[in-house]
Amino acid sequence: MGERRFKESFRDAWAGISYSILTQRNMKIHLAAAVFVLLVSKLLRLNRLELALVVFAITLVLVAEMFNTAVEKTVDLYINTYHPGARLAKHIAAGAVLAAAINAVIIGLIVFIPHLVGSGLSNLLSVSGNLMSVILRL
Ligand SMILES: Nc1ncnc2c1ncn2[C@@H]1O[C@H](COP(=O)(O)OP(=O)(O)OP(=O)(O)O)[C@@H](O)[C@H]1O
Repeated sequence: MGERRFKESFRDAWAGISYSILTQRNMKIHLAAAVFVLLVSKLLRLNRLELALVVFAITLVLVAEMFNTAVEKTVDLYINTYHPGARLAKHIAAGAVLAAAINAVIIGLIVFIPHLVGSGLSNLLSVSGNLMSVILRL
């Protein structure tokens, strides 16, 4: 019984993630950006701590976007006419996504700038070249 409930919970949670990815345009954009950032992270050979920070920042954005979708769905369930409270709830949820995205940009700058400056412009160009060939091979 306990195991069945765990499996059902997992399946439901996975359904929520799939729904968000399949129906939310912003979620698709975040995921595409995440794949790009992870490819760059691999090419720049980030250390484990740097990679952990990048993965954490990416996850935070995706989680915020899913909560934003959940808030939108919940609000729409209860009200389909204009209400300042509904507007505010959606704006705060969208604000959470923005805050997570700003956090991701700050972490990105802290982690990537030393690698890019340290390795120089020529390396940056070679990273871009490598990235293009990885993308073309996909
Ligand atoms: N019931 C409502 N009352 C007042 N304003 C609303 C209401 N529903 C939506 N809005 C306004 O319209 C905006 C867009 O709401 P909507 O539910 O369409 O989100 P969305 O466009 O899907 O947002 P996102 O781009 O984050 O997915 C809200 O941010 C809010 O300003």
